[in-house]
Amino acid sequence: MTIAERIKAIQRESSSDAPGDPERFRRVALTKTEMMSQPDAIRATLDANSKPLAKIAADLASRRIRRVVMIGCGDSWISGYGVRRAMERALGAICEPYEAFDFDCYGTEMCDDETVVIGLSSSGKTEPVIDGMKKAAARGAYTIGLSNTLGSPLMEEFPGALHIRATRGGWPTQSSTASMALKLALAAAIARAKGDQPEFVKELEAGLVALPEQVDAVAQAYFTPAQDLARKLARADLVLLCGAGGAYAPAAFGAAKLKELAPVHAISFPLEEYHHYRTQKAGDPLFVIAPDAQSHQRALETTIMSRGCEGFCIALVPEDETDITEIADLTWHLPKVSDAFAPILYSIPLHLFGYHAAVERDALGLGAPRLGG
Ligand SMILES: N[C@@H]1[C@@H](O)[C@H](O)[C@@H](COP(=O)(O)O)O[C@@H]1O
Repeated sequence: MTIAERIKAIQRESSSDAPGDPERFRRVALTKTEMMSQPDAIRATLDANSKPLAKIAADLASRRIRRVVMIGCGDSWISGYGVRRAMERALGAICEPYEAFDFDCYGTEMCDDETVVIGLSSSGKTEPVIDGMKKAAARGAYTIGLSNTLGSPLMEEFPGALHIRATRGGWPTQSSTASMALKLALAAAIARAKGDQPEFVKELEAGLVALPEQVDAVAQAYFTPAQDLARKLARADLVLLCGAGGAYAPAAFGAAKLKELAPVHAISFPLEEYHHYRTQKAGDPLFVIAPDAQSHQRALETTIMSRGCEGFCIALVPEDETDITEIADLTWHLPKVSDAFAPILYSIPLHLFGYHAAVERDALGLGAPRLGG
């Protein structure tokens, strides 16, 4: 295909950013169904994987693990940030989320038989994920594929295969949260087989049992608040989102949903980075995701800065938080959960906001923002 032909093909894509585009709204509607049934997808995924998890845990029980790499593209990459710390705590190994193309091009040389590579792709056929996994396997790494799609290369070509019982007819919601839950279950299964971190393993296992109900409660509680906020911010062309550690994952998922569904510009970044540029301009909405004690003070300072530059700050914090609550323009309080589960739970209201932003912009006849009006 020539470059001119490729540009024409892009412009003919079935889903477009044009106001009211029916194909985009078909996917918006599917996203709504999928985002509201995340508890079922998480439950089904965990229920269906006890055997394959046991097989992988047995394969790895007596193998030294020095490094775990979690690769993927888009949400499938971002999900790694949400579970990194729990994986490190469970396995006592360095764990890094690695964008799959970067890993394939630059990251495989350091792989060896003490490396575990976890590749995630909903479709199961995203090429950089498959290619990176193959290169890592050739260097002796143990490779595990996670996918929604049975029979896909990711499920067939590697020693570990875990089937995510989630759909992705719309844009990714349940495929990401179910896969994060599955990665936590994987960390627990491997640590249990090795006899490592018994207390933390128990915490993860109990947390996974409680998770679907907690996700459901948050989805029900925030459906209308997310709609109200989306109505208020329907004309915003740019949304900023930040969070530290695992909370970077909800920030990045939130940005992805706004870009995919709404469709507006959205930028996510680690919390601290807000302070290293003149990030927020007057009127810019900023989501600050601050579920834990470690990032609380910096999140508070970020909220104060947002006030100072006349931005509009929406804070996502635990239910008993008061300092940020007092200063933020709007606060969403979420149930208290351990650090391992907060990245999943805090993603839910941001999925909802992305969905409602699409609907509310459409009600105003708006599609993507266009330079010059
Ligand atoms: N627009 C989609 C993203 O929403 C998705 O997260 C990514 C990864 O897809 P997969 O998980 O199938 O590899 O691919 C596309 O770019």
